[in-house]
Amino acid sequence: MSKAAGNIPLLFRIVNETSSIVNVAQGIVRRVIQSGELNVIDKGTNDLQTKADRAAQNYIITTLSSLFPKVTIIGEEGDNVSESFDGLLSTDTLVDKCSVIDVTSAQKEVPEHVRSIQEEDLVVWVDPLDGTAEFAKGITEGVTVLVGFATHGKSVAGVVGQPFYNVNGKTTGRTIWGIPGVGFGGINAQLPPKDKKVITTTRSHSDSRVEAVLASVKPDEVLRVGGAGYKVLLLVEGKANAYVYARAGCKKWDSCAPEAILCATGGSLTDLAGKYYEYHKDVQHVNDEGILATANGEDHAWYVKQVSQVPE
Ligand SMILES: Nc1ncnc2c1ncn2[C@@H]1O[C@H](COP(=O)(O)O)[C@@H](O)[C@H]1OP(=O)(O)O
Ligand SMILES: [Mg+2]
Ligand SMILES: [Mg+2]
Ligand SMILES: [Mg+2]
Repeated sequence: MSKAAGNIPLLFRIVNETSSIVNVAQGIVRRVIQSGELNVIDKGTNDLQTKADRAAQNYIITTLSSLFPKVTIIGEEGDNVSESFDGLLSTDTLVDKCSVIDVTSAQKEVPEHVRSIQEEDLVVWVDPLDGTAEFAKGITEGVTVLVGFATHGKSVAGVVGQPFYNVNGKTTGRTIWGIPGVGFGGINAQLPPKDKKVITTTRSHSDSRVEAVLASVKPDEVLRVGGAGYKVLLLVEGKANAYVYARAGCKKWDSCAPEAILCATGGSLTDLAGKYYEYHKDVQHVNDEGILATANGEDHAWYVKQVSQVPE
């Protein structure tokens, strides 16, 4: 390893490599839908998995673990995913490598908790395809590829790919990264307007409690879209003020990467009581206290108070 590479914090290097890996995974996801062969199975009740989920996870974990063999990687689709990605790798669908962290200028300000991270400290939460229920129906805009990084139980970095992101009617995809306390890239972060309360929530996993809690924050407008990653991107871009989901269902791989990106852009993601989720390797996978995320972290306490007033 060169001296320069040796000085670059491990977290920066793994986020950079992951952005390239997520670019390729986005190509895999697009290729599967182009082929028309999704090979959908239901892992439970309304809990779908397609060939794209399997192949993208296999690619992400195989590649990342070969580069960083000491990290712990936990993927949504489990440890025994053998779906081949060979025929799904293409050069025509690769998006530009996302903007990398400018290490030379950022390095002076790297917080100690980031600089001190060792490979064996990292737990990587991989959701190869978030928004599968919609993807299986051909609703693709909200599909994301999520790779979150945690140390000591905290979400410390995230990479999110959006394979069907459109620019001027052309599907280009995009890749976004965020490291709280360091920065973010790949997205134009904006605060939502203050004069209107736009709330985003599930499109496909609602029930009466989800609706009651949603009503408690008195939305002016509700955006019902698929995917935890996509809903958080709506917050980062100022298209929604809060993401409210009062139900178990989302899991650690759904929230780890979005939490880091949201935090890096001034927002906050917690359970409905305002408590941060833990991301250590032995944690329970289900986020059973729901999701409350705000574009502006200063609003968070107000939402916690509102939702706490809804009877169980
Ligand atoms: N009841 C559930 N069963 C399985 N996955 C769920 C459930 N609820 C939420 N999820 C996961 O959380 C994401 C956000 O939820 P929603 O889209 O309903 O807002 C979903 O895209 C899905 O991730 P995935 O698509 O990766 O399986
Ligand atoms: Mg799933
Ligand atoms: Mg998911
Ligand atoms: Mg998934």
